[in-house]
Amino acid sequence: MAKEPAMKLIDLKKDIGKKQIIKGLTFEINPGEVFGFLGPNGAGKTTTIRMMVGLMKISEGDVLIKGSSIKSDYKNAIQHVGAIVENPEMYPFMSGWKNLLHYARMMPGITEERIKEVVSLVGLEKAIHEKAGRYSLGMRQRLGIAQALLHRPSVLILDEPTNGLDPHGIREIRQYIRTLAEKENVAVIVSSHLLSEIEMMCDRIGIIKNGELVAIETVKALTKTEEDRIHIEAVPLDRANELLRQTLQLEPTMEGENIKLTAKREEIPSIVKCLVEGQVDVFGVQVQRSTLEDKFLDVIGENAIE
Ligand SMILES: Nc1ncnc2c1ncn2[C@@H]1O[C@H](COP(=O)(O)OP(=O)(O)OP(=O)(O)O)[C@@H](O)[C@H]1O
Repeated sequence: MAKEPAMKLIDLKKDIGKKQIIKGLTFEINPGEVFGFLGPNGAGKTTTIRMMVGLMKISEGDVLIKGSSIKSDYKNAIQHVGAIVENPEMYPFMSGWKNLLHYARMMPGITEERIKEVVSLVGLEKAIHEKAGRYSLGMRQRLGIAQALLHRPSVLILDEPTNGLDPHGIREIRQYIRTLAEKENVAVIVSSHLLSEIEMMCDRIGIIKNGELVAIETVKALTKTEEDRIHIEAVPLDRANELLRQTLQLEPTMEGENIKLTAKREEIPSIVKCLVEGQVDVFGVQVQRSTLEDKFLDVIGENAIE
C-alpha cells in the first residue's frame, strides 16, 4: 500500500474580492521530505500557507493533513501541524528551557523527555538554560522550531526560515532541517526566495506563479541538464561559425571572440575535432552548467522577477 501523504492539497482556491489569488493547487507532500515552496513576489505562497494552517478561509478545494480536512475537521487536522509563519514568540526573560516547558504545559502528554529530544534535534543543548533574550537570531529560530516540534507534528511549515540570518546561521538551520526530516520523519515545507538555499536543503520543489503550480520536481531532476551551454574561443570566428552550421547542423551565435551554443556534453569532442580539422584554432572551451536559478527563470519567465 502506498504511504499516506503528510499533506494533500486538492484543487485549492482563494478568491479575494473579485480576484482569484490561488487558482486551483493540487499536490502532495510526503513524510520525511523537505519540500521547497518557491515563487516570485506576489505568487501566492503566503496565501497558500495561511490556508494550509487554517489561518485563512479556503474559497474552494481542501487541504488534508494526514487525511483530515483542515476545513471540516480542523481540530484533528491541525494537531498534526507545527508551523512558524511569523517570528516565533518567546519570553526573553525566561530560559529557552522554561519557554519550552511553558508551551509543553499547554499541550497534553508532552514529557520532559520529549523536550530534551527536541532541544537536541535543533542543537541547543548548551544554551538551553540561558535567557532566550540573549539568543542570537539563529538560536531563536531554532528554539522556535523546537517549540513547533514538541507535539510530534507530521508536517512542519517554515515560512522563510533563513530570513535575516547570517551565513553561519543559515548553514545551521539548513543542517537541522535536514536532520529532523530524517529523524522525525516529518514533512517539512519551506517557503523561500533563496534558490541556492532551497537547492541545498530540499528534496523536491513546487514553483508557483500567479496562483498556479507551474512546476513540481525533485531538485535532482530540476538541476539535471540534458544540454549545456558551451562557450568556444576560436579563430577565425566566421569560419568556425560556418563549419558548425554546415558540418554539424548546430546553431551557434557569435559574441565578441566567442561562439556560444547549446549542445550535449558528449558532443564536445566532435565539435572541437570539426573545428580543428577545418583549420580553426581553438583557444578554449567552457561548459556552463545550468543552475536551479536558470531553471526557475525558465519556468516562471524572466519578466516575472522584479
Ligand atoms: N487581502 C488581500 N486583498 C487583495 N489582494 C491580496 C490580499 N492578500 C494578498 N493579495 C494578493 O494576492 C497575491 C498573492 O500574495 P501572497 O502574499 O500570497 O504572495 P507571496 O507569494 O507570498 O509573495 P511574497 O513572496 O511577496 O510574500 C498578491 O498579488 C497580493 O497582492
